[in-house]
Amino acid sequence: MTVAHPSQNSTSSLSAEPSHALTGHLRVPGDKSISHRALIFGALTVGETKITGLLEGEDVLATAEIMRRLGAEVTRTGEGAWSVRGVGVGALREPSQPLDFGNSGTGARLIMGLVAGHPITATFIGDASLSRRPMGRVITPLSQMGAVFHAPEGGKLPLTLTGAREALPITYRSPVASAQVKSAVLLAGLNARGVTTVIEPVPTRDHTERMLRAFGAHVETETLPDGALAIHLTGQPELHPCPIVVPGDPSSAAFPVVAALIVPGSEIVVEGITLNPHRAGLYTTLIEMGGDIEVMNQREEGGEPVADLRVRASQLHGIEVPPERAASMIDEYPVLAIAASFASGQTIMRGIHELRVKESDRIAATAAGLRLNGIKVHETEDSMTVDGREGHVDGGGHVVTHMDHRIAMSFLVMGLAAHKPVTVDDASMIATSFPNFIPLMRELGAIFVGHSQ
Ligand SMILES: O=C(O)C1=C[C@@H](OP(=O)(O)O)[C@@H](O)[C@H](O)C1
Ligand SMILES: C=C(OP(=O)(O)O)C(=O)O
Repeated sequence: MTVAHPSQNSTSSLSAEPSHALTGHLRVPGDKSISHRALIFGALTVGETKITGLLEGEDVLATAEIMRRLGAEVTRTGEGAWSVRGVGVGALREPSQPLDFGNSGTGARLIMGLVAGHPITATFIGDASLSRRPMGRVITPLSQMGAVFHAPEGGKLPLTLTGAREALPITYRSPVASAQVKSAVLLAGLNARGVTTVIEPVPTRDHTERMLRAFGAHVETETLPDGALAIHLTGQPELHPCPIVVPGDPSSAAFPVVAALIVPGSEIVVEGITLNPHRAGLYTTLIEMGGDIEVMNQREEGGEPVADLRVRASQLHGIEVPPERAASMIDEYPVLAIAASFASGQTIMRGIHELRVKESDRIAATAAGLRLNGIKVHETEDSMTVDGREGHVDGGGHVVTHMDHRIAMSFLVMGLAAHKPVTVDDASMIATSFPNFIPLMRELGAIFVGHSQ
């Protein structure tokens, strides 16, 4: 069964046209990963958590609504300003209706962990894209902790989950490098008596660990002899409200940054993005490719390293991106492929098989879009090689986005610097993560032409 979702009904195609130099200062919306977690962890405290800079995109708004249905009081008090009055660990309410996660893998998997640690039953639904994504990766460890899943479509949504009456603390070595899996197990472990341990083969984004500590939980990390990272969480903590300042999202900033690198004459400043080392891989890569990116005003805000970036148009050159960097830039490969198309020489991206199970199969969707715009690309199960055209990309393609916001934004960025406009079939999904992408880019000088359907 696939559940219809409102955003599926209002697709709109959009073209990006060759644009003059992009200039100006901008702030991108709050980080999506931190925004989801602020709402979820706030709901597990007794008292009021105040959040500023929350991303008001569809994915995070779905999480806000779901936390309300699970018993928290979640209120918007101003632009990006939210208040969460929680119920405390162990006291979530059973929802009366299915929980609709829309397009959001993060929301669905983290809240599965949360529900798995509570003696309540909830049904999880999502849009057509989310209903195709694998949930087995969280079902396996959460079942070991005592949760019971009814997933008629073999580990996909829609599914119904009954949480454990007394969750068991486990030690789980995750077979995939996934912050969502790690976070789901730790969230279930919050209501288990004893220490829950997740062992990651490769370190992934650590917002859950950082934020749980800030809320008062005891979380320790340890590097094991084989180089894997073990995260130990002591269950049943009393979490205290904690003010959260959400920094700018480096995954969203990636789009104006790549646009400024490839549109000749551009110079922009992106302010206040987190450069958490587990998120900054794209920026390291673009600098290695010869991108003129100046990291300015490095500081710490809300427990995260934050900086401003000055970006000037640059002639990039292709490089080989090492597989061990993949986790730190996992959502940025589609837009890296756009940068690579304008570079000289080949860019080789390895160790990226996880891209095949995102909102779309991002290797296939990116490769198809590149070919439609005159770029030679070679894909394997877990790699992609792009032949750069040294600033001369044909464009003119009509790209299928497969309900994937990052594919839509990546190809719109391509169109700003290609010889002919690039059209995406559906720009509506951009609202899931970067609702003001179009107006912000227009302020810098980007030209977009809409075609409503
Ligand atoms: O934990 C998170 O907030 C996220 C983890 C990543 O997913 P995986 O854990 O599946 O790699 C990433 O792709 C997603 O956009 C956000
Ligand atoms: C993969 C992404 O998100 P999610 O897994 O939350 O749907 C993304 O935003 O690129």
